[in-house]
Amino acid sequence: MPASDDKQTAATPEAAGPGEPGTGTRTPSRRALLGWGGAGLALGAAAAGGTVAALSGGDETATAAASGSAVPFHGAHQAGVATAVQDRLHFAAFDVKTKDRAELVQLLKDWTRAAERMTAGLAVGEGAFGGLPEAPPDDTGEALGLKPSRLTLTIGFGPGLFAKDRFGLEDRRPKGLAELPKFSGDNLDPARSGGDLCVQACADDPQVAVHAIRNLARIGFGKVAVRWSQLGFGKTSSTTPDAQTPRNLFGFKDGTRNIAGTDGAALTKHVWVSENDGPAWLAGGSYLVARRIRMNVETWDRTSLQEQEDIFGRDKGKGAPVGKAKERDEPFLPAMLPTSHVRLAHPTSNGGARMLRRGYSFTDGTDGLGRLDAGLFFLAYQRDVDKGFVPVQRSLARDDLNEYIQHVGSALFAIPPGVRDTDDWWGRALFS
Ligand SMILES: C=CC1=C(C)c2cc3[nH]c(cc4nc(cc5[nH]c(cc1n2)c(C)c5CCC(=O)O)C(CCC(=O)O)=C4C)c(C)c3C=C
Ligand SMILES: [Fe+2]
Repeated sequence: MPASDDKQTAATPEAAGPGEPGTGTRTPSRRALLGWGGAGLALGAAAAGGTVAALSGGDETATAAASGSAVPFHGAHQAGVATAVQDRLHFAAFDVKTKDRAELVQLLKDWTRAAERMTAGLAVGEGAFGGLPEAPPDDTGEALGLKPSRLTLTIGFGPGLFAKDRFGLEDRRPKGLAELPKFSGDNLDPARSGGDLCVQACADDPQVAVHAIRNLARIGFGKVAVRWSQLGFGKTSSTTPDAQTPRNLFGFKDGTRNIAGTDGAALTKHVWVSENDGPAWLAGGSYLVARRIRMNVETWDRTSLQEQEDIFGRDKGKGAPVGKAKERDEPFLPAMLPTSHVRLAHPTSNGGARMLRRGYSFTDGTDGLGRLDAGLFFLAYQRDVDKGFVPVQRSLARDDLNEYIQHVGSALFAIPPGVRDTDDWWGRALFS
């Protein structure tokens, strides 16, 4: 079907439509963009200036977050960290199969170009139709007609990539990128843990996120293989304090005391790796801890309200800390049980440790025993894992919540800085 057959015009009043830089009045569909005289032209316009670029830098937040709009791909930091959390997640960890460094570098370049297009709401390569009938189309097609949906694609590099005799990266391995220590209560499944690369796809439309991971996996065929993946819904953290705090599957407001995407000072102090931290290639990046945490919702649902509130140290309705009236009131830790989650996780109990939490709920069917296989896919970004996740998770060994949860998957990735422009690519500073 020719592109001109597409009836989708998507004229909406939302900001940051990539097809009409400068106007900010339309959010065109992918096919409409292709039909308006070339996807490359549209992407070039978005990269060169106009409404999308006006939000660039990877620091854009809720203020820029109109559902359906595009989040700029280029910037000092990768989008998908400080970005206002989108509704849906598709996260994939990959094993690198190729032994050829040049082939891996070419893949990262190809992924970058594809990510630029998909985050701008465009189809991959030459699109999903209209090309050579003898060849499979470049794009799988299921996102045609959908809005960019604030898709962000964030890449990470796992410890295995830096192994000796692999890609010549052993001297470039950040000292913080080691295997995480074993924590009390861990019941980790190797098939749900680790990975050489990861891509976090977040979008307000699940099909857009799934399309993005599927197309990256397709481009990587023969060079990388998906090791494990995770779908998420119902964000469990917010990076936008003025928005309503979301609830987790235990019914509690989650993310109240998170680092806000607008809090530049806290991001600099706790999230972004600085030039002095080293290595140089990671400056402007971060570290991501991913944990699949099973939540025994059936047991929780038989627990009294008082016990539930004692466990978190917060009220279930408003989310207020024990003894306080409002959600955002400062917690008074001595009023909470010493084994309550919030008391143990609070920076005061952990030498000031803070991280930017960006997790999602998941339900993956049932476990064969009639219980939901549900939980929290915990994602936390930090500048230094040994001053962020590690001390907090050690402190949580005494957490009363542990009776109801179990960590079953784990991974750690170094998150490189942002892709600066259309000549740059994911991992350039690492591999150059
Ligand atoms: C190691 C880090 C953390 C893990 C793992 C973790 C698991 C986990 N958390 C909840 C629910 C809530 N957590 C809340 C606060 C909170 N949690 C962590 C860290 C981990 N949580 C921190 C750093 C904080 C903030 C502490 C503070 O500064 O006060 C809350 C309260 C609301 C909030 O502030 O976000 C809830 C609710 C679950 C269900 C869970 C594992 C499944
Ligand atoms: Fe928590």
